[in-house]
Amino acid sequence: MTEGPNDLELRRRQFKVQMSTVNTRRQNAVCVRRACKRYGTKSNPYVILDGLNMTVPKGCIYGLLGASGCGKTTLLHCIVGRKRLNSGEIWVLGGRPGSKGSGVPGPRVGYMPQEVALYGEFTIRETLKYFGWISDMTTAQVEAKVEFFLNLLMLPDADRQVKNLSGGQQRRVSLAATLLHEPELLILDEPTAGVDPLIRTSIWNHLVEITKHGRTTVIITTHYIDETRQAHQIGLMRGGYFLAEESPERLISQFNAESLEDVFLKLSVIQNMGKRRRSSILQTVTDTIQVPSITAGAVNEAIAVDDEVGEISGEFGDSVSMTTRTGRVSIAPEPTAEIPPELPPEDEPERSFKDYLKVVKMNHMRALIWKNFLWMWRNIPVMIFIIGLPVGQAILFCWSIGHNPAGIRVSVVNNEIDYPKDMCNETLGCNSTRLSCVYMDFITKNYSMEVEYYDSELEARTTVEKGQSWAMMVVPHNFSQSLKSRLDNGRDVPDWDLVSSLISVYADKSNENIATFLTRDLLFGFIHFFSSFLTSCEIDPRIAGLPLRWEDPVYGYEEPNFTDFAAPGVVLTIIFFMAVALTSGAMLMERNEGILERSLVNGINGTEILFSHVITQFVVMLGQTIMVLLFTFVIFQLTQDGSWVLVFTLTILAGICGMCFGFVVSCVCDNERSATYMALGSFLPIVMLCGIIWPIEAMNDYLRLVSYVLPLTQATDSLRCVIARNWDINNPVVHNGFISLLIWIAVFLTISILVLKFKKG
Ligand SMILES: Nc1ncnc2c1ncn2[C@@H]1O[C@H](COP(=O)(O)OP(=O)(O)OP(=O)(O)O)[C@@H](O)[C@H]1O
Repeated sequence: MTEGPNDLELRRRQFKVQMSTVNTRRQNAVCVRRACKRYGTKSNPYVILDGLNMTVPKGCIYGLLGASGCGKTTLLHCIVGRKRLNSGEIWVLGGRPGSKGSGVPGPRVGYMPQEVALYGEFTIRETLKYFGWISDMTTAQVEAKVEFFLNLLMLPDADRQVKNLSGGQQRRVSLAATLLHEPELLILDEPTAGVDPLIRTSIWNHLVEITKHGRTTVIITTHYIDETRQAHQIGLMRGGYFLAEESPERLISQFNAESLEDVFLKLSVIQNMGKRRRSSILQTVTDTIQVPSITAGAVNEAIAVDDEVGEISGEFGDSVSMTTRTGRVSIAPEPTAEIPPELPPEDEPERSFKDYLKVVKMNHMRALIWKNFLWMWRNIPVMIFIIGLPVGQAILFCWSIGHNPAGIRVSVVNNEIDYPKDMCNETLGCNSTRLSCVYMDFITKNYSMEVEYYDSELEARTTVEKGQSWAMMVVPHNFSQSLKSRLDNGRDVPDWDLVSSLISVYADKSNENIATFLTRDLLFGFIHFFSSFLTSCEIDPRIAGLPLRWEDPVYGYEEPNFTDFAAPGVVLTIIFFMAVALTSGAMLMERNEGILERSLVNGINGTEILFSHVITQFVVMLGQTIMVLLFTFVIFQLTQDGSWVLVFTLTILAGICGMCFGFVVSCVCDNERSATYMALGSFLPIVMLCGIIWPIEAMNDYLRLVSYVLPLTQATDSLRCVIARNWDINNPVVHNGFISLLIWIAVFLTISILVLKFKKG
């Protein structure tokens, strides 16, 4: 069924429209026009605010009512500038939230979020001090008010820690923190939830008192509808807009209701009258329950009616529309009057160059840094763990990585002896007849191998096959004699002696590292054994030596070890990732507990938060770096032949780089779980690709190009060159490490700031 133009005309006359002028928007404390907000995706939107209009005059208490989940908190978030509308306008205290010079966010607004959003480790006094400081109060001003709020909100001793208070007490501390600096606009999201009736009354009395002179405006949400009788105006929200926006007394009288709950119920019933004919709705509205919008303008356009054919929706503000199956039809009086005149640009105060430099305010920085250090002080076990953890990791590294394996078992079948009747005991001498026993003795004593004798090859091989031994060695019958024949006969040595002087080795090479050590030790073991044998025969051992002489190394030591190779990368990785974890953890904790949001509404900006974390975590990182370097290079004495200043500076820079990456993680991720995935997900690629455990020279060519630009590649190389070669900062390899870290710090900071700026929500 469609509606004729006469019906529309009639409705236009019946509905009174509040025109929004520039003045109304600027003069009211809060003015919301045609606000639309949806969550979800474009294809599957979840509409929360659906063209909502709201007018909060200055100096009033405005009760924002509505069922749970109707969008009250979302609306408040948009008002304080923490969420953006998809369309529509919001004016708060004469400006748009977030615009320069609007004062919102800032100390002109006091916001009490729904969650407690306080630091549990702080006392009530410290909590008030922090929120007072960030709202430009002095310590004396805060102190002067502490007692007042303790009495007003019936709070216990000011030196009690917040975490030891009951849920209701914590909410009251949160309220005190909001009221403390006497902002012009108070936005309180369920301040009376879980609070007993006596204190509720006290809170309401205080709100009435502070609004009496018209300087303070309060927007309050509550689930106790009837407590808003003391409000000057209430907005009943449902389905994304207001069903009514009026003073409680008028609503009660005009709906002839017992209570505000009754009014809400009746309005909801009207909104839900889907089965009723629209022609009878106006009748109902005007006759049965005498809705005053038509008679006295109380409910105004706050009517929304569904029927089989369509829906009429009306609300406060500029437009009233009716949606039929054929579309949404405007029933506002004048089509031109629906569109508010374009607003002139906001009166922006002139900003000097100096103002642009003032990205941080000193009182904010003082409060934030004090708060961060206080948190650390109150969490000493956590801090010990945070500093102790990297030290533990460094110790584990020094103990476990890079050392020569000991006790590599080798099964030997020695045909020079009649095992087991005859044991392999022989002393080194030119006339030894069982030189193989001397050799075995040599590798056991000097190379920490464990030699086990067997009388059959089958038995010995089985031990290798079963993984009980890493190799089987078979010594021929007359090994010693043939070996001597090689010496004595030189180029005329018979073929037989060449074959009989060979020890066969059947190794398990499934483990590359063990196989390499086995090969190296058997080889060097033999060279050393044989030169000792030659010496005992008074023959110059150089005759049988390799024609290579290893002079003093230019850099490094005669026997380099893997620990020295890996240490620079491991130290940087430990410091880098500890900083990532610490920073992202701290930022996410603040954000998810609502504290960050609260501070931001109070006027703290992202740069200040970033800087305050940089400063406090720098101190932690300093402790971590000193301890890790101390344990690695002083206590465990890994090679450190370079400048301590360079080593320290580079490690600290890696930590700052990790901190900035932590900022990116906390900006990009919404919760700890995704942050953990992101941090862990980046850990292994960095360890694998930055040349920490294997030289990048061995890498795939394309991958090597990627590796070069990663944050720790150049830094690791640089640190390695400082530590092992004592190169100074003038060397390109060394300063490239510093430059690369500085570039990454800038990149991560820029990403953080851009994500903070453009992330929707
Ligand atoms: N970030 C978000 N993403 C998706 N949906 C959200 C998000 N935030 C809120 N919502 C949804 O929007 C709806 C309105 O939430 P909101 O918190 O504004 O309601 P509310 O009226 O304040 O409820 P309550 O009185 O219970 O606090 C809820 O259904 C909620 O699940």
